[in-house]
Amino acid sequence: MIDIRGLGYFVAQTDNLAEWQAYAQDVLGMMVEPAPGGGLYVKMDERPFRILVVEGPERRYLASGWELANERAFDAAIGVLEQKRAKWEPASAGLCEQRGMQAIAIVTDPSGNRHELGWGYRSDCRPFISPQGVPRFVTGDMGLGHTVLPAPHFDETIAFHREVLGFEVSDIFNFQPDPAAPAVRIHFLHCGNARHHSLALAEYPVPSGCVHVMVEVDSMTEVGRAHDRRIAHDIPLSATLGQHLNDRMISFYMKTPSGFDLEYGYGGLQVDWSRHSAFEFTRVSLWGHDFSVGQR
Ligand SMILES: Cc1ccc(O)c(O)c1CC[C@@H]1C(=O)CC[C@]2(C)C(=O)CC[C@@H]12
Ligand SMILES: [Fe+2]
Repeated sequence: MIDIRGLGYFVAQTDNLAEWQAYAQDVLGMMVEPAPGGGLYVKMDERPFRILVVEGPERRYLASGWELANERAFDAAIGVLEQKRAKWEPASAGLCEQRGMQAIAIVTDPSGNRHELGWGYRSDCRPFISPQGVPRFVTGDMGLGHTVLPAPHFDETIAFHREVLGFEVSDIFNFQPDPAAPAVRIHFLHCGNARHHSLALAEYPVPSGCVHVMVEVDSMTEVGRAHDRRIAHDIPLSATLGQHLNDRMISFYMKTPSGFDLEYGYGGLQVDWSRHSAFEFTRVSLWGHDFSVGQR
């Protein structure tokens, strides 16, 4: 079984790096620096980056970077990919250099999402000093947050993530916006850390390649302050402030310059998986989270 530690980084693409730079610094409260080999490093903790923004024709999400513990775990992962006959490709030296990893195996899931499995992140451990005074993002061994990816080929994609990549289901939501239409499934998945979910798969296509990415701060004040900056910089709101039922996260959703949403949250559950029972929840949120604002 592949033993993923957490979401190490993700890669977004844009035709306007300056816009992402301003968004990262002024709205998210993160640091930026040019990336080796082109693009932008967006820094939210001691690591050189957690978000890599690269230049390209369309605004979209490109890849999720999943962290493996060490070279032994990486070699074992390759073994699993081979044994399960999953197509994989080693990343070039240039790509590893830009991602700051020792080695990366690239896989594509049955819905076309790109995943980079890597080990040995490179870090100078410079402190995170937010340009907006955000004290800290909740990262560390829980990874940078979570990503929600489109999975129109749902059954195959869930099977791939469970059987090949080693994720397990935290809980399940059957989303039925239209009572006349069949529900779309959203499954929330965890890996080798306490974060309630590092990945969720949603049974519908998304042109930008991602439903949303979530980053977490360690106080409610910081969610409110981020929301003030969103307003000040005219960033469209995708869902109002609310609290999720399953992971108890208090968050709001807004657009990123790459066309997918970003969830800015506080207070997500940390789960002891040996005591958890997966369940089906029947409401998006305990309160708030009006997604209809994003449709307007
Ligand atoms: C339901 C839920 C639990 C925990 C989360 O971190 C979380 O992001 C969600 C919401 C999932 C989902 C979404 O992101 C896209 C818009 C969706 C489909 C809705 O309109 C309701 C549920 C939403
Ligand atoms: Fe989320």
